[in-house]
Amino acid sequence: MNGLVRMEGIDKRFPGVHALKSVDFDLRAGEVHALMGENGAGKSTLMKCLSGVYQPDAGRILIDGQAVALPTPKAAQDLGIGIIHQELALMRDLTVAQNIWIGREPRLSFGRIDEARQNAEAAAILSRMNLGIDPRTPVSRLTIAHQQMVEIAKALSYRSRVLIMDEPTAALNDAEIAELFAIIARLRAEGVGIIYISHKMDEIRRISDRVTVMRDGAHVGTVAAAETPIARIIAMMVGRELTDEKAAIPDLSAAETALEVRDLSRGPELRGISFSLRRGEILGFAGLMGAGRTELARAIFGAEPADAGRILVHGREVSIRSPADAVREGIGYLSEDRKHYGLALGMDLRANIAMASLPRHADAIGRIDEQALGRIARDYIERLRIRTPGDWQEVRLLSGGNQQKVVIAKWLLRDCDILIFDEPTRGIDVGAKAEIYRLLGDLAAGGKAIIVISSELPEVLRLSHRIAVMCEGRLTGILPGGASQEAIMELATQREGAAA
Ligand SMILES: Nc1ncnc2c1ncn2[C@@H]1O[C@H](COP(=O)(O)OP(=O)(O)OP(=O)(O)O)[C@@H](O)[C@H]1O
Repeated sequence: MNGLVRMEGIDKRFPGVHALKSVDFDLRAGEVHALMGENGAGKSTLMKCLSGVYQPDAGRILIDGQAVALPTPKAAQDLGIGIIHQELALMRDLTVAQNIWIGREPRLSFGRIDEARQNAEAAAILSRMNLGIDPRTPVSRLTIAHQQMVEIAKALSYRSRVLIMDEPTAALNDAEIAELFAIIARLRAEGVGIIYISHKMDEIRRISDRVTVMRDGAHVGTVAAAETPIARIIAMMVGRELTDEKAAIPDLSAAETALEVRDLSRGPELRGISFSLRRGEILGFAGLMGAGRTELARAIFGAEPADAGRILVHGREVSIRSPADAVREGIGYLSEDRKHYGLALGMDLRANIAMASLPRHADAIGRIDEQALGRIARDYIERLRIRTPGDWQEVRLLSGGNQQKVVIAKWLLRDCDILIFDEPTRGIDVGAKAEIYRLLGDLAAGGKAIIVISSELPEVLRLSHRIAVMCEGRLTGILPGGASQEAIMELATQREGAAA
């Protein structure tokens, strides 16, 4: 393997933030190099320097041993550096081939686009990836996983030798992850160098050759993935040993029932769901992607109300036709799509965090206690380890994971008796995850009733007092908190008619 990319002494400052402190990084041809670190450690910023989005204040970048200038993303692209962002940027109404070649379409004489050639060249790249997608398919008809693969195809169409993937599996299910990993293995065998950013510890072993860890904008170390225990990588990331023990399951037999759902149904997505949730309880929802867990949460929250069934809050039947109804009944929902529902990106952290608790900090004539709000915001910045120069920073300038922590802080502060968290730790680093688990435990101990939907089984097992499992719109069973992964998987795949 030879040196494809070298970054030496890369330094970058933003107002109030020393984001990169003389960072070294190198990538070999034909390797998968994982880049890890807590939210805000500087991973994306380093990759933006490599892909021509940001200009480093100091340091140099070498490709094949030659120092290069990367003044623009185009310059990086021309040198074979491709980046697949977390937020996909495809044009939904165009076809796969049109998206791949957009802006540089092959032309016939008279300037007309040569659709046939465009499709054929796209097909060639897709088959190189062993992907059975017709290049004439509109992107809007593809799954998120396939859209992401089209982004990879697009990067390859620029003859990329370096591919940067920023949390590529965040929105994929297990089968899709396997498909993506197969593509990565093929590209690696062809000599493409891949930089892989992820917070999922289990993936790192499966996929990477080397791991570089960053902390607070500095390079902590680069180690061989196969030989380094996960616990060591975590310790390098967070700068301390993590103790993350499962809390004891409380006896809630005498606790009041906070939420009761009876025979809730909507079309094929939700079919006769019944369960109850007590005060002080954390009920985890497990299931495969598409099992109907988010649909259930949205029905309870009134975002997409059910067609049939009943919902009782503290024993009283309620009618929930909209999120406003749900909030009035004391039900909060932290959606899995936080970017779109959760934040005022142009406002500062203080406003974002405090917004939810504003009414409680107003006096009789509506005056807000600004100082109290500042204290609350700073308290949550500290507790959730939100990386920011201060509570005055605009939320859009925070790293992705830190933005998510802000949404979580906001919901933690809301005055709801019943809280539904949908994938609460997606994109969140291990240290903050442990902190969020602890906070959810504290909320439950304080009498809140909590539902947690998570695709990560270890997370469901770590958090839940009981575990509800869904499959194809039905609730296939409720297990005690200590259940085995096998028992959960059995219920998660128990299709109708196949039950014993
Ligand atoms: N344009 C900007 N202006 C001000 N600060 C910025 C800007 N871009 C990044 N930062 C800050 O630089 C630091 C590093 O952010 P970066 O996005 O690189 O982190 P990250 O390691 O990718 O985190 P995550 O895992 O959350 O994606 C953070 O403190 C972030 O708030």
